[in-house]
Amino acid sequence: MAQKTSLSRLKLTDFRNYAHAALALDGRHVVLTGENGAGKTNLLEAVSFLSPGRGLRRAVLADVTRVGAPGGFTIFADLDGMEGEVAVGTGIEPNESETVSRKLRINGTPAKSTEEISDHLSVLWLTPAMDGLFTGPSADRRRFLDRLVLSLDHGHGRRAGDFERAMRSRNRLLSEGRFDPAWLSAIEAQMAGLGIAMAAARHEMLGLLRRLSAGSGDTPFPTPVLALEGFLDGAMDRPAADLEEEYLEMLRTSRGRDASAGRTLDGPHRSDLLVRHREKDMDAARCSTGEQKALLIGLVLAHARLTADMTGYAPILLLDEIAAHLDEGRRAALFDLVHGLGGQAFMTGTDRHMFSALADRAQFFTVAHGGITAEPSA
Ligand SMILES: Nc1ncnc2c1ncn2[C@@H]1O[C@H](COP(=O)(O)OP(=O)(O)OP(=O)(O)O)[C@@H](O)[C@H]1O
Repeated sequence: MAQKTSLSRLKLTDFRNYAHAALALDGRHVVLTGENGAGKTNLLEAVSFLSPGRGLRRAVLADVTRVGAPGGFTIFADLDGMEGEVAVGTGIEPNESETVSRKLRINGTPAKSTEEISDHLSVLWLTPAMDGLFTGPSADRRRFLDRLVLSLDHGHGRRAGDFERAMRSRNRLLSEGRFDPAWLSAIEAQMAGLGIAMAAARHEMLGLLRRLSAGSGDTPFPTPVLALEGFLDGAMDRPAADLEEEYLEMLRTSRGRDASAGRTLDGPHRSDLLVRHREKDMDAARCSTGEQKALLIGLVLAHARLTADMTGYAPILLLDEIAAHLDEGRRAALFDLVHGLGGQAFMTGTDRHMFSALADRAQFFTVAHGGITAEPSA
C-alpha cells in the first residue's frame, strides 16, 4: 500500500474570510461542516495552494487576500511528505503587488518556483465547479487533463506555459503581417518540440489510466473511457521525432490560413478529452447529472490511485461537497474507497450526518464566520 502524506498543522492569515485560523490535525481524514458561506471551500483552497499553480478556484491573487486586510496573505503548513517532515509557507507579502506570483518557502528557504512543492506532496481535488466538465468548453477538459499529467510529470506545466508564449509570438507576427521566415521557423521549431512533448505526456497519462481502470474491481462508480481528439489523432504511437517533423510542417504550411484566422489552428491547445461511460456505452456529456458526477468521482479516484501507485505516496484529496448528491450506500462506498487509498482526504458538507459512516476515521470540525472549532468524532 502507498505511504501516507498528511498535514499536521494548517495556519492561515488574511486568507479569504479568515483573519487568523489554525487547524491541528492528527493524520486522519478531515471533515469540515458548516452553513453556506462559512468558509469550508476556502479552507480546501488554502490546502490546494500547497501544490503548484493557482489552486482549486484558479484564483487571481488579488481576490485571495481578505477584504479589509492591509494586504498580503499567508498559509503555513506542517506536513509529513514524500521527503519527511517539512514546514511549508506560501502567500504574498503585504507590501507586494498582488499581480506578482505567490512565493513558496520550504523549511524557511525560498523555493525557486511553486513547482518545488511537488517533491513533497501532491494534492488532487474535486469541486462542484467541475460538475460541468463534460458539457462545458474543451479548454476546461484540457486544463483538467493537464492537472492530471502535472501530478506525475512536474515539467508539464512549464512546457505548456512555454508553448503558449511561443504560440502567442507566432500569432502576433502573423497578425502583423511579418512573415519573416527565419524568425517564424525558430518559433515554430520551439512550438513543435514543446507541443509534441505535451501531447505525448497527455497520451501517456490516458494510457496509464486506461490500464488502471481495466484492472479495477467492483466499485459503485462507473468506469470512464478516455480518449483524446483534435491533434494528431491516432498518430501518437509514432516516434516523437516524426511527430515533431509533421507538426512543424503543419505550422509552416498553415501560416497564411492562421494569419487570416488570427490564431494558430493546429496544436495541442486544440485537443479535447473525450469521456465515455463504459457500462452504459454513452458519451459523458449525454449522461444524467448524477451519472456525470459519479463518472467524475470515478475519474478522480482512478487518478489518485495512479498517483499513489506511481509515486508510492497517496495524494492529499480535497473533496468539496462530495456527499451531497450520493445516496447513503454510495456515500459509505466512497468513504471506503477514499480511505483505502491510504492518504488524507479533506471533505466538506453542510450536514455532519452525511459523514457518519467515516466514524473515527476522520477528525470533524465546524466552520462558522471565519472560525473553526474541533468537534468530537462521530
Ligand atoms: N478575499 C476575501 N475576503 C473576505 N471574504 C471572502 C474573500 N473571498 C471570499 N470570501 C467569502 O468567504 C465566504 C466563504 O466562502 P466559501 O466558498 O469557503 O464558503 P463555503 O463554506 O464553502 O460555502 P458553501 O457551502 O456555500 O459552498 C463567502 O461568504 C465569501 O464571500
